[in-house]
Amino acid sequence: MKLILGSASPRRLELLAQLGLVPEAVRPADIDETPARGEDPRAYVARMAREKAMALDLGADEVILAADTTVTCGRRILGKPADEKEAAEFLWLLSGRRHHVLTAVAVRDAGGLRARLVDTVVRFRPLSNADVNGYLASGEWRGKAGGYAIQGRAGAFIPWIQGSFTGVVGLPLAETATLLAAAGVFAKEMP
Ligand SMILES: Cc1cn([C@H]2C[C@H](O)[C@@H](COP(=O)(O)OP(=O)(O)OP(=O)(O)O)O2)c(=O)[nH]c1=O
Repeated sequence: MKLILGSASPRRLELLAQLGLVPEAVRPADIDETPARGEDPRAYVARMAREKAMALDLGADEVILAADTTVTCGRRILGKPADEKEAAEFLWLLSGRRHHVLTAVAVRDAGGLRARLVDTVVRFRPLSNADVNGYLASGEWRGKAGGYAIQGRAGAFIPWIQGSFTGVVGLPLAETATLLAAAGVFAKEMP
């Protein structure tokens, strides 16, 4: 089966490579990522991954992998910050407390769609003005749910997680490998 990555995220491509998987093609889906009013965060992230997987055309021998990552703090959904001001607001909100990072993965083939939701709890230590200003200046907040990337400098803010590190980065590898194997996608054997 041919693996198609339905995501523009370079992190997801790298995480797949970690499993020894190289997609035949990358076809990001362009969908409306606005949460519905009052939408439950878990329902929202599952819907996003499903819609990304369903938005693409699918050949008979193709398997599409799509995912969505969202940060939730209380009932608030923190998507990708629109600008530096919003990134600062997110970082202060996360400072000194725990939040959840939800990643939904959807795998679709001619037989239908299978999906999993992975919930990881992340704790930020209390941040200082210097932490927040330095992080904003790094630009690493851009394009990241919640305005940070655990795999970069923000690793210094995170003394503890419970769940899936790869899920926080954007693709929970254990669950993804299981879903892909069920669809007949396996890493090629090394020569
Ligand atoms: C919390 C967190 C998020 N992220 C990234 C992963 C995702 O790329 C991004 C969340 O945005 P998504 O909407 O999940 O994905 P995307 O827009 O990058 O790509 P596509 O919709 O085409 O699949 O945040 C990190 O890289 N590290 C982190 O610690």
